Amino acid sequence: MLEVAEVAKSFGGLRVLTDVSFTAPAGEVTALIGPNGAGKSTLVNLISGYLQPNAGRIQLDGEELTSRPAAKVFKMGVSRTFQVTGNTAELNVFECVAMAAYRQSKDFSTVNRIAEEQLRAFGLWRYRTRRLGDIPTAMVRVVDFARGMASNPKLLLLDEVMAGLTPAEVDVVIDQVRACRDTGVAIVMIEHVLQAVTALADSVVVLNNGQIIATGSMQDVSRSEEVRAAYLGRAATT
Ligand SMILES: Nc1ncnc2c1ncn2[C@@H]1O[C@H](COP(=O)(O)OP(=O)(O)OP(=O)(O)O)[C@@H](O)[C@H]1O
Repeated sequence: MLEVAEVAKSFGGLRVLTDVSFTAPAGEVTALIGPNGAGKSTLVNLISGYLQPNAGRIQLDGEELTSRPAAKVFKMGVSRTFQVTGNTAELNVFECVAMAAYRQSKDFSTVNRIAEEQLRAFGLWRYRTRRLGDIPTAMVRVVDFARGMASNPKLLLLDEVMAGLTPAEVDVVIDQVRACRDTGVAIVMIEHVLQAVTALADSVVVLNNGQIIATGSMQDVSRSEEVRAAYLGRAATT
């Protein structure tokens, strides 16, 4: 279980997060939602060690993640999806997942075994020789999951993985997120696509102006006037 307690972050004089506390249990999806600039990415960067908080604590299964460097946080079981584009577009699907597995083991046959297991689990085995640059975006997102899971994480952080997908593709990726969750991993997901949040979130944390304004089920938070005014009303009309 991830525990975030009273976390604050400022950039110079700009206060981006204030007194943020929530938990994300193993085997559940916790969605982080809120308007642009609310502080969601900053929070994920703090959890994954890419930024350090000014105050507060972050723990995973009782172990302190606070202020540890990203490489150490990764070793402690925190994995995040990557935008698999740019340089990696030339790699094939197998190489991409094997690269992530290599962070779990340096033994060649173990790396190949882990990569094969993940590719089969995600229905990607027959695409293993395809270049990432040549497969549809939805498939690239599934490769992202296979990569994220190849390091056998306790916590998987997903940053807007549904962005730019068609509703049918969103359904495919929703199934993959469920498959990850069902392995017992804790998932924290920043997501603007409400179709995905509604389908997946066991609990929702709503951020606005760097503060949590509501937590609960999607049904609970959608009833909050403050949430509707800050985010959902606007999201529903755009
Ligand atoms: N490195 C930084 N230096 C200064 N300000 C920053 C930095 N990173 C983020 N901010 C500011 O912090 C605030 C929160 O940004 P953040 O990206 O965390 O929001 P967000 O909720 O993820 O937004 P979005 O949905 O648009 O991704 C914004 O005002 C942003 O300009």
